[in-house]
Amino acid sequence: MASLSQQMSLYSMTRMALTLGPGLGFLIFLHSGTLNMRPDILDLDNRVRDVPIYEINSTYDFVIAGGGSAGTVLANRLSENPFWNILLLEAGPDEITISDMPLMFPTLQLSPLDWQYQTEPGENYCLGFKEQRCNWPRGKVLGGCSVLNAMLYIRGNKKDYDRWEAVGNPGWKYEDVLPYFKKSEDMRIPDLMDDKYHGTGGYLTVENYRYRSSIAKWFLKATEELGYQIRDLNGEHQTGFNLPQGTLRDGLRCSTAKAFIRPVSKRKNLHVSLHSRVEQILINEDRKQAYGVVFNKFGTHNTVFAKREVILSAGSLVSPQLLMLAGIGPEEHLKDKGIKVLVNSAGVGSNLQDHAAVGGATYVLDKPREFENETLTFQLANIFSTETVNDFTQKKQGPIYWLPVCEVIGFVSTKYQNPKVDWPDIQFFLSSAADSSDGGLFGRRAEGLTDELFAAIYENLIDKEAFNIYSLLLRPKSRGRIMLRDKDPESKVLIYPNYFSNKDDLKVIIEGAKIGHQIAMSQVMQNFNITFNPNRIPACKHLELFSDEYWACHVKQITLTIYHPVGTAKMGPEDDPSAVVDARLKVRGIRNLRVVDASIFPYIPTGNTNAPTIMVAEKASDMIKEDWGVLDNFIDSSENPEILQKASSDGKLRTAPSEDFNAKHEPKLQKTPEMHDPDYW
Ligand SMILES: Cc1cc2nc3c(=O)[nH]c(=O)nc-3n(C[C@H](O)[C@H](O)[C@H](O)COP(=O)(O)OP(=O)(O)OC[C@H]3O[C@@H](n4cnc5c(N)ncnc54)[C@H](O)[C@@H]3O)c2cc1C
Repeated sequence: MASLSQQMSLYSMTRMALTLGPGLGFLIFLHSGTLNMRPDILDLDNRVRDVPIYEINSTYDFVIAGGGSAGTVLANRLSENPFWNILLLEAGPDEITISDMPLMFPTLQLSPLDWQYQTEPGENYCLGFKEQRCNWPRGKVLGGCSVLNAMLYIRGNKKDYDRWEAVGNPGWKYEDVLPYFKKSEDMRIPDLMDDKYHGTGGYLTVENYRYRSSIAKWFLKATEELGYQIRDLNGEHQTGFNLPQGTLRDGLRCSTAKAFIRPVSKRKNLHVSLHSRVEQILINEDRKQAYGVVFNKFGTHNTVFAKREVILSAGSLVSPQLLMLAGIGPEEHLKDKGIKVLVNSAGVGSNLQDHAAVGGATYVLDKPREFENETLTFQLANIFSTETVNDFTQKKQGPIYWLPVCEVIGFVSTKYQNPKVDWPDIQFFLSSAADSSDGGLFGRRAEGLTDELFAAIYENLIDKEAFNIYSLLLRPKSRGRIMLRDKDPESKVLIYPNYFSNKDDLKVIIEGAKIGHQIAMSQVMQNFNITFNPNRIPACKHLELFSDEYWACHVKQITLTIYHPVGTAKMGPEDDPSAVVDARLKVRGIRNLRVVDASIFPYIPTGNTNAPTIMVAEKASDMIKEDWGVLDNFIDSSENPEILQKASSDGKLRTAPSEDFNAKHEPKLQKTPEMHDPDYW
């Protein structure tokens, strides 16, 4: 006879299988409706053209590996110079229509647009997940994680960047990076358009989410009841709460592919090659100089040369992997994998930091009559409807523009952080959904929660209104590491996040969970007769509910990544042996090679990481122009045929137009080389 928990789990799986049919049906209906009725989403005139192999030149000025949040910005900014030609190599395809829709954000995980990484098991995290591994989604698509992310636009704290500079990175203090945040930005929230902390007219549009539940206003009232202020969290002060700002355009996702590549997709000096996975960085071992890459497109291995630089923008997991495969990394580890060491760079792959959160802090509503007709929480069965599809496709409104997972966002200081300093140590997502809200179809699957645990704590809440409070640790002291599995570039790296290996991290996040609980149980929220999920996590059942020990057990069981791995090729001064790149993002020990993406962060910022990554790429673009002596405001060559004409007689912009210009700006290694002879380079 099966135990009760086994029976529950079997029931839960059967129910999920039965719900999947209507769920998939809805997605197909939504997709086909969008194809027919929303040409603005298809945007066929501006989509990037995937350059076929036979049109790819053998040499470019810059070859960028990875077209994610950072790579797309670089491709845009570097190709502003009509005298340079740029190749952007992206392993994934272009964006799809579904990815434009905020509500669909969880459905992209474990899809073909996701690399589908998993962490190695550990003692302190993800214990309630399948094989005790946390799922780590990463975008495999033009725009990278900016296509999979929750679109939250948060820059971090002033002190984060002041600290970056203080540890030996000149030019990275807040005052220096603020102009680059503003440069990208096209702030469209009316009250903030003239604000000194915001920019308008940039490529990246920022808006509030177009649809929200009415619970958002109650959440805000609850935080005010606790004494927090409602304010712009990207402005003068960070502590407080607000409705989230999102990288959104007309209510839809504004990925970096949409923002930075589509407007310049016609530039002749920018080639974008999709489905192109970089496998190897080519390095002249004597000169210690990068000169190209090998990439795989549809099974063919292609070599392409970089006259000036190879730039790695493949994200925090693959940029360090490519470095290690090229012999740049910790000596012992490389030798162990049979890789010849070119530069013993101890920091490659280490210093891994991420934002971990308390998952599964679920509260159930017992809605009084007066709220009967209000949508307070997300419930898949109510939302996945014909009306929703029609609203979206015909009226450009409705729940498809919704991000239930973060109705309200906020930053607070626990007792471990001096609140006067305004450098919060906990972030909150106040969500109008719980894992039960979608019947386990998307959230549970994306997280990797075991069927047994899901059945035990959620199955009897499926038809109930419930919400989650996510408290996440902003500045972890724990450090993780990524390592090579083997020498094969197609192998995924091994990820050791080491969440909570430093006990202080656990203490802070426990305080965060307690503050989250206070918000949920505030007087204001009692309008809805809120109770904490009455079902207990089996592994924590023996502990006194809401004690420190309980929360510690809870967060170790349901540990959520907030998807912000950074720091695995950190920027730092010469006397720091763990610094992989210098403050100009040049790889130490190898010429003509930079890393420009979230790997270079020395410390994780106090907030989400997309905007900081875009800022890094904006700043890097200027540094690259400066280093090659061409920091000008170039005119977009696609709109200026005269410049194109002047720049190159064959229209390909391979060479600079005048001898003067050549003499001043061309790299040392230009002639007509036997390019396949590595000695030349
Ligand atoms: C599910 C999810 C939700 C998130 N939510 C938010 C949020 O709401 N707000 C926020 O600020 N941040 C969020 N983030 C984090 C943020 O999006 C990332 O920190 C940021 O996008 C990282 O940018 P990147 O350029 O370093 O890497 P990526 O954007 O990952 O770009 C790397 C690119 O390189 C490509 N690539 C990898 N290997 C190769 C190779 N060998 N050859 C060629 N190309 C390769 C990848 O396909 C990818 O396109 C989220 C992330 C995820 C995954």
